[in-house]
Amino acid sequence: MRHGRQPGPGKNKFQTNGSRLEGEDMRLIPVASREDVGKWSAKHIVDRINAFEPTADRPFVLGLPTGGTPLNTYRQLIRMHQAGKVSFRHVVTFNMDEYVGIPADHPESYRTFMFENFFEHIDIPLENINLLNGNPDDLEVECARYEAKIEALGGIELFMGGVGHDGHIAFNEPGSSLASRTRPKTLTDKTRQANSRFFEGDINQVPKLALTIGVGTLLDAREVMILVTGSEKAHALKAAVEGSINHLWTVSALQMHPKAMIVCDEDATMELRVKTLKYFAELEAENIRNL
Ligand SMILES: N[C@@H]1[C@@H](O)[C@H](O)[C@@H](COP(=O)(O)O)O[C@@H]1O
Repeated sequence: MRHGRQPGPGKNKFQTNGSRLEGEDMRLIPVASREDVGKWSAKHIVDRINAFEPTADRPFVLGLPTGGTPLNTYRQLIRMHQAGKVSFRHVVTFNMDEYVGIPADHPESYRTFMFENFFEHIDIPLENINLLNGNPDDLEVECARYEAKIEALGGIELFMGGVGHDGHIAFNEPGSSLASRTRPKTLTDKTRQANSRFFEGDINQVPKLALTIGVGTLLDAREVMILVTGSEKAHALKAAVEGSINHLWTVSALQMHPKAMIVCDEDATMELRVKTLKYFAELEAENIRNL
């Protein structure tokens, strides 16, 4: 893993955070509802940005997802911005993925989603927003450009993501290499079916191809926070936390990351063993209470 900016020599990376030490491997944060997942994750992002004290020369680099799951987080971030608790002036964003072949201004392009649900409501400068171009002359060149830009900015500080029913992160469908980088990817029928709800319920309107960051790109981020909500994601959460690292459930690659975090609601925990849930819930008791 290529981690750009590490804590300096002598700097203790273990800071107490509520009831546990930070930097301690995978964290599972089980909160009650989708709304709480939104609140918890937004507060975490705001705390990280503010602690980083970003400047124009040293921006905070944030990775972002689309989908229904992060909507509550975006609403909370907008609210916190409006309340003066955070500025995005020195934040640079990179989105995870984009459909290939639909116009950039299509109502269901991930670009449109991000502007409508987040960017238009905060103070982020346009030039700080990075999105994959789903209509480039050359798909491979576009993917290489994206990777190079992330690298040039010193890597991603915090990458937020969601997860598909089958455990895919970004568009890293089952069978994706866990070392993969940004690349074009053929979408499975299952994913197209799930996403057809945004395309008048018609799978034929859902693109067959997307550009996506790779699992390796995600693992390079200095911190990863994945949001999981709803009983339909319960098997994906089980695979992420209790399963073996496996390319069929790409979310399980989080187990290799030194600082990964999963924030989930109660419905998503239904397939976890009671023992597993209890273990993580006890570690996070104070953090959850403080919501
Ligand atoms: N590429 C996106 C993923 O990044 C997202 O995590 C997933 C789940 O979306 P939702 O949050 O709507 O369930 O859908 C798509 O496949």
